[in-house]
Amino acid sequence: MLDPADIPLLQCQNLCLSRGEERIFGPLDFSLRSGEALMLEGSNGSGKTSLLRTLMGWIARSDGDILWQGTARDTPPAAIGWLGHRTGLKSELSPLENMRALAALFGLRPGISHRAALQSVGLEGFEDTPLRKLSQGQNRRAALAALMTWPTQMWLLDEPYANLDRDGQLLVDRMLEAHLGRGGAAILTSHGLISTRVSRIQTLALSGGNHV
Ligand SMILES: Nc1ncnc2c1ncn2[C@@H]1O[C@H](COP(=O)(O)OP(=O)(O)OP(=O)(O)O)[C@@H](O)[C@H]1O
Repeated sequence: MLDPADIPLLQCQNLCLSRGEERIFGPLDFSLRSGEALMLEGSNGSGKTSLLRTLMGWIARSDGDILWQGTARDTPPAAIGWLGHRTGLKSELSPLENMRALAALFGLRPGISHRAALQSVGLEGFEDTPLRKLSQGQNRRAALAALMTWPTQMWLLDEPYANLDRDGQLLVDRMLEAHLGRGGAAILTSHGLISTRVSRIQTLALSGGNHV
C-alpha cells in the first residue's frame, strides 16, 4: 500500500482547458509534493493565470483530472495561499487592518505575528497607513506579508515578482524557500524574465493558443 507521505499534494493528469475552438492550455501532466515548487513559464496569453484559476476551481477544466492528495476534486480540499494580479487587499484599510481581517478567514501560522511579517517585507512604520497611500510595490509587499502569516500549505502565486524591485524579488525567493522548508508547496507564474533563485523548483513551459 502507498505510504500517504508518498502521495503528491497535487497531481494533474491530461489536464486541458479550451474555450470554443481555442485550446488555452494542455494536455498537461505534472505533480507537486510537499517541499516542491513549480514555475509556469509562458508569454502573455499562454494560459498561466487560467491554469491557476482552474486549479482553484474557478474555471471548469475541459478534460483531464485534478487530484488533491490523491483524490479527484473540483476544488482544493484546504485553504490556498492565493496571490493574484490584484492583491485582494482593501485600499481604505492599513496593512495591519487587512491582515487582521484576513486572519479571521485563514488563521495565523504559529510562530509569526502580523507586525513581524510586515517588518520582514520592509513595511515597518507603514503598519497603520491606508494602502491607498502606499505605492504599488508596497501594496504588493503587504500582500506578501499577509500570505506569509497564513497556515496554508499550498501557495498559488500569479506573477509574484510583479511590481517589485530587486530587493523585493529576493524577498519572494526567501519567502518561497522558507515555505518549502516548512513542508509547503507552491505554483508560481512568470514570463521568464525573472530568474528565480529558489531551489527545488521545476519549470513547466506553457505555449497556449493551439487549436483543438
Ligand atoms: N475571462 C475570459 N474570457 C475569455 N477568454 C479569456 C478570459 N481570460 C483569459 N482568456 C483568454 O485565455 C487565454 C489565456 O489567458 P491567461 O490570462 O490565462 O494567460 P496568461 O499566460 O496568464 O497571460 P499574461 O501573461 O498576459 O497574464 C488568452 O487567450 C486570453 O485571451
